[in-house]
Amino acid sequence: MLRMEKRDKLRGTVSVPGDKSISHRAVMFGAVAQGMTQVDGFLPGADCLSTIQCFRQLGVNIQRVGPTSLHIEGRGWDGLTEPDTVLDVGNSGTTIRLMMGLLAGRPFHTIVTGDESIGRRPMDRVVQPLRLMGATLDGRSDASFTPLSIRGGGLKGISYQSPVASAQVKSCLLLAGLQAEGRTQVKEPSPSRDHTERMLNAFGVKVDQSPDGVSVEGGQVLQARDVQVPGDISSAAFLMVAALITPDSCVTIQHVGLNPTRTGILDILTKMGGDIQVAPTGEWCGEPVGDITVSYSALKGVEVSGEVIPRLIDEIPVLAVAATQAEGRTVIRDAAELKVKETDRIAMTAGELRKLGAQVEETDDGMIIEGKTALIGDQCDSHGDHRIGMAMAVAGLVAKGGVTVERPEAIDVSFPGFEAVFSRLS
Ligand SMILES: O=C(O)C1=C[C@@H](OP(=O)(O)O)[C@@H](O)[C@H](O)C1
Ligand SMILES: C=C(OP(=O)(O)O)C(=O)O
Repeated sequence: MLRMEKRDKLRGTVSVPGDKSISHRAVMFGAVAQGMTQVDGFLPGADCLSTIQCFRQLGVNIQRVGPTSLHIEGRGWDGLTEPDTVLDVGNSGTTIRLMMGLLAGRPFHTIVTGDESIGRRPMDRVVQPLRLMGATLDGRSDASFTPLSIRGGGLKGISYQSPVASAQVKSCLLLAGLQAEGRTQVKEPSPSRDHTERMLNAFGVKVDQSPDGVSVEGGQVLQARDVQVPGDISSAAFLMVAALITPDSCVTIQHVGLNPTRTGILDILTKMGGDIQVAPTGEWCGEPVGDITVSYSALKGVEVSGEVIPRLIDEIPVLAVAATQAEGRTVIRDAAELKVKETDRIAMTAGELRKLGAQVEETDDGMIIEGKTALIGDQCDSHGDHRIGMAMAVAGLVAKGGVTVERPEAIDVSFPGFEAVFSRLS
């Protein structure tokens, strides 16, 4: 159980663990690059550890040389070897979908599976386009769900209009495309996070952007390079909302990734009236980085919809917590993707917040939240979803009597040390 007591203030300067999306990509790109990649600031969360384990099973030597540092001996595209056991991605959607793109180009057989949550998440969104490129895939419900088997090789480039704005789909196809004959192009309804494009560039790969989408020419080789991973803005979001809703708070979060495809949460919290100062400090491996200072603010309800949704998709559970403390109505739309994350995050966020007395209505593609509500502490459940567990813990900071979170171990998926960071704020 995790206990979060009501606090009268949160003050101090902290940092958050490395960005999860960038940490996954550093391992995968390092694995297929030529030469040695050193990664610093790596997120040692359960999801990224699953990625390391899968690539070790594919024959890659990955050494943990410090708590957040890795050495990866790149093997080039042709150096990956057929694994002799099933690859287990645990809880990580990013691991399975990006790795499928890499494996689609490899002329061997792999079986990939994950935990119960992964077993419910749609894989047809990558399986269908990979089949169009020529990969052979099979699995439950015509390979819509894990366990999946893949036999790759002999790919041809395609031009693909993705029905969803998903960096996992886009990245999967670009990684397959680099091993395909000709050009592979992906267009999406609105821009998703572009860490793959930026890191491929940093590894010497040419990625083209045009109004028709993002594309790569097959046959390009990745050159190893060192990667410094910025703090994860999705983890920082829990601290930002905590500081905004807890009276008398002022919290600075250092070295946070500020990639514009991820900063929707800064835009929306500012629109809600939040006092948020951003001080850019540099660029790490093509990713802008800076310090974020957040002070307690009187928030107001807003509408959240359209192109900002993919730019804050993982922050919506904690944004809903902020909305319970904002005056007026917050409407979140266009976020049906939340239903196919680790849990149905619309149902889980609404259900858990209602336990604390919040007024939250679920809709088909989001939520309607009426504020401001005085929350009353209770026992909440992470439902095995890290972001739900952390969002409810943040709600505990303002709930009378605090909040107890059941199944808090899920938090280790993306934010090991979550509780310790909060105890450092006085
Ligand atoms: O590419 C990535 O690293 C991620 C993309 C997003 O998923 P989708 O691509 O399914 O939107 C996000 O929710 C996930 O936490 C990480
Ligand atoms: C959805 C998430 O991750 P993934 O898709 O990698 O499981 C997340 O971290 O919120």
